[in-house]
Amino acid sequence: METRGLVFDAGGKRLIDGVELSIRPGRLTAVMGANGAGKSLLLRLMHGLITPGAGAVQWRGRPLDRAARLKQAMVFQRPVMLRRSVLANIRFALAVRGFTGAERARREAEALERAHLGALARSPARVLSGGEQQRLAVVRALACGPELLFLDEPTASLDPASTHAIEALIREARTEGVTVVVITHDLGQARRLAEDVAFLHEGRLTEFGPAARVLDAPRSAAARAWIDGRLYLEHDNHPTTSKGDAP
Ligand SMILES: Nc1ncnc2c1ncn2[C@@H]1O[C@H](COP(=O)(O)OP(=O)(O)OP(=O)(O)O)[C@@H](O)[C@H]1O
Repeated sequence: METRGLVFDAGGKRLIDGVELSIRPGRLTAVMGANGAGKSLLLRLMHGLITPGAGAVQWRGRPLDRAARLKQAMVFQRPVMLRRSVLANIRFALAVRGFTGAERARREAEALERAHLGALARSPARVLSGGEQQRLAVVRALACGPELLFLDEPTASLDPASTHAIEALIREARTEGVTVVVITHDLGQARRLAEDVAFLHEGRLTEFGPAARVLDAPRSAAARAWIDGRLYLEHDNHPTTSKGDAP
């Protein structure tokens, strides 16, 4: 996935400013940056949900047409569920991509098993918990066999166990050769999952490279400041009592 000189303006502001990014096939890339940096917009541009004012998106050296988009999938922070059963949600996604008969049934069964949702297959998707809905959203996306999977803060509102389950599904996808691009604010998650990290600041790509290098030795001042702030926050959430601290 390549973006060349990507620009997106809205409300009289330049929100994405000349982003040049090469997502390497088969890799897992985390997109990071402060609130409002433009991460969601960039993902939407890369998936063709919105049209850039200038620049282009290419996948495997070709423009992003409908056929290319059908080989991609996107999962949003708040899963989009049809008002139908768990199984019907998976079935619909498969039908849109032309899967029928025994092949569709095989993929449905596999998706339900992967998400540990077999017992809830006939339940309305909208009554599932947040964690269950997100598992469903991820396996529904994977059932279609995408080459490229976009995830926009997939674990932002989930507890540790649900986060772990989603990360396991993402890792599985990665092992199967799916190229993954995930927005996350969670440094721990980026360290656990990402091979590459792209850092956005005010609509500009200020940093892109191997995760360990970007997270441990960021070159841009913006990434350094953000990561330092995050570390401080993480430390704050797990305070250690030092000698002499009065209760
Ligand atoms: N259609 C639009 N019109 C005007 N402004 C927009 C539009 N879409 C997004 N924005 C603005 O663009 C900026 C980037 O938004 P975006 O959602 O991409 O940020 P983000 O990095 O994903 O933030 P967060 O971490 O909070 O989700 C924000 O300031 C947002 O208010």
